[in-house]
Amino acid sequence: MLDVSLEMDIDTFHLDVAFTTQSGRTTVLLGESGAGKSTILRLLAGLQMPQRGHIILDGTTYYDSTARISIPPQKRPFGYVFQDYILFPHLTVFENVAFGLRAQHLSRSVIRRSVLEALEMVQLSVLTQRLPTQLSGGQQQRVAIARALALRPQLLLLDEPLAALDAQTRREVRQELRTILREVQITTLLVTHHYLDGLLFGDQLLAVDQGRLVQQGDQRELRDFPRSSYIAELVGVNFFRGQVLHAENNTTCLIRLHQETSSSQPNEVVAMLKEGVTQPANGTEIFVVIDPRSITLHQRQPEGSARNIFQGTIMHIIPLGTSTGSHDGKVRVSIALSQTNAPLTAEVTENSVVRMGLQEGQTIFATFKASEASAYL
Ligand SMILES: Nc1ncnc2c1ncn2[C@@H]1O[C@H](COP(=O)(O)OP(=O)(O)OP(=O)(O)O)[C@@H](O)[C@H]1O
Repeated sequence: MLDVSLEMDIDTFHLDVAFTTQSGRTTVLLGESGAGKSTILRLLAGLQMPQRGHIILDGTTYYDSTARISIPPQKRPFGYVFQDYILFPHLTVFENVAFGLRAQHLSRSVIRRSVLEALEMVQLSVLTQRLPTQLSGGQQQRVAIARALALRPQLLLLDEPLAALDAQTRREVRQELRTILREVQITTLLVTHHYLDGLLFGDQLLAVDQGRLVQQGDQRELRDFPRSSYIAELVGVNFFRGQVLHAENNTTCLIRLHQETSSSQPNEVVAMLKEGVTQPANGTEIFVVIDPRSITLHQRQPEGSARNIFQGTIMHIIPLGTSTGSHDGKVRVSIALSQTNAPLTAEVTENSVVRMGLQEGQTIFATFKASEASAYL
């Protein structure tokens, strides 16, 4: 098991995370730029020092501020792959992969075997004598992965390993890396801000936001119960935080949404509690998600029984297209709500956009049923 607790301040950035991961599994750190993902990897690798915390892998302590233990980076059996692969330009593929092994003073035959095995894994054993400049980006990244694997690390730290690759190469290397990670079963932490990579690689996902861990769980937990606007955006649902005003019945409650700006307009939503969520007390902090497909748009204030009516301004209209190229495609309409200044996205048909003559900058009303707004703690 990897058991991590890290606390650190650099300038105005405060990092405070604690988590455990299972041995032999891949855990994905998801978060937007500046959330602190790379810092967590650098602290684990020993390239930066936390102020407090501990790093324990399979019973061995590599760092413990209380016990004053700090194993230097070169003595930690951890492999590290950066997003921009950083190979030694004057060394061949073989020598790049052999570099860390040579520092361990192993015999030539052991080094040769380990290097060829690692290059075999990334399907590069035919290019051993090339220089990095004679390789494509994908091949260079494979060499970087082989270099980390050759050391037979007990922990693999992958910092956006696919980020510098073009879409096609990214798909190829992604597939290879998945196969390798499944085969080698090394405890791995992989940093990404691509949700798809998170889903494909992560047995467990950790959502990092402003130096804190905001959510931890499997794909289903993140999909069904997003707890930050970043994760909600990745999952593709509208997300609000609020406070329970009162319960309407066992399954429905009235919620006051938190406002980003002062507004005299009502900002309440009637939502249904997610299955398994018991009726919370008044004043409880609560999350609400709404599927963009369940939002209806109106040019004028709708009359009738709709409980959730929001007014806003259309910011963007984005056609999603269809595989058939017909005019029944879907369109995403992104709205800045007057009530909360938060964004709300509706997914409607291309036909309805044309019929209502929707345009960016236009005032619009959005409605959704209480049963389409799901609330959870
Ligand atoms: N050496 C440093 N000195 C001062 N601030 C730093 C230093 N290193 C990182 N930071 C700050 O720490 C925060 C987290 O940075 P980090 O690189 O860990 O984020 P990240 O989640 O990996 O982002 P990205 O996806 O853009 O790589 C940022 O606000 C960054 O500016």
